[in-house]
Amino acid sequence: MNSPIYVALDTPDIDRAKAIAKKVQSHVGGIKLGLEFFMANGRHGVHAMAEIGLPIFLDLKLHDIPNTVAKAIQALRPLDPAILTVHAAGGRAMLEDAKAAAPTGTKVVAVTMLTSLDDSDLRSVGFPPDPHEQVLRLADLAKSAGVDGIVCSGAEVKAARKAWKDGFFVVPGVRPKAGNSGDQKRVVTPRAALDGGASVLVIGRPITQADDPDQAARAIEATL
Ligand SMILES: O=c1ccn([C@@H]2O[C@H](COP(=O)(O)O)[C@@H](O)[C@H]2O)c(=O)[nH]1
Repeated sequence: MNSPIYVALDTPDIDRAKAIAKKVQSHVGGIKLGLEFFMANGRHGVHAMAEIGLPIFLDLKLHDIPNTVAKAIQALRPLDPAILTVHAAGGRAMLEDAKAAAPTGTKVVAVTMLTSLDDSDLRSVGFPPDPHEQVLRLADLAKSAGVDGIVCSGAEVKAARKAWKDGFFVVPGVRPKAGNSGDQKRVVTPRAALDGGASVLVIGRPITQADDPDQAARAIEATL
């Protein structure tokens, strides 16, 4: 069975990204490239990473008016990513148009509430301070708009999966050990995220900043 781990290669340095990907490739199911990598290396960089042979998750978290997001996704079509993110808060029309613009094989997943936010952050931007409620509301919108799934934390994935049995659930904010969460606020272990119903676990720094990324990825995989 393929590993559910997508390693987040958050670096502008393409040689470093390639070196880590090659080290961990037998313990991960795919590579996640986000804004830092894409801003530095663009489409050429994505093509270069795809040569390693693992599925590519393009985590660009698109959030704009429907026409702009649809045109941006059309421009990304030649990259044919396995997974692509947009923000659920962009609204129903944006989600519908994003899905329609994506290649057939690309899973379009909607970010609900960033794992770096907690209830006080929600309150500060004017939302009711309940991450659970916020995630489930946006999951419902994403489902009805026809995208493939959502990004949420491991704290919400069980309830979201219950309401959307065949949804595709991406869970970042995953930490194998307590105490090193960095900027992540809604954190669970890889095992707990999978038990809750995650389809994919996004893991970055616990692997990429380890002295031995291969050993770190292997150790996480052994807990799954
Ligand atoms: O809610 C979200 C959505 C995306 N991310 C991304 O996942 C990785 C997590 O990296 P770590 O180093 O394991 O914290 C990163 O690329 C984020 O942009 C997220 O963390 N939360």
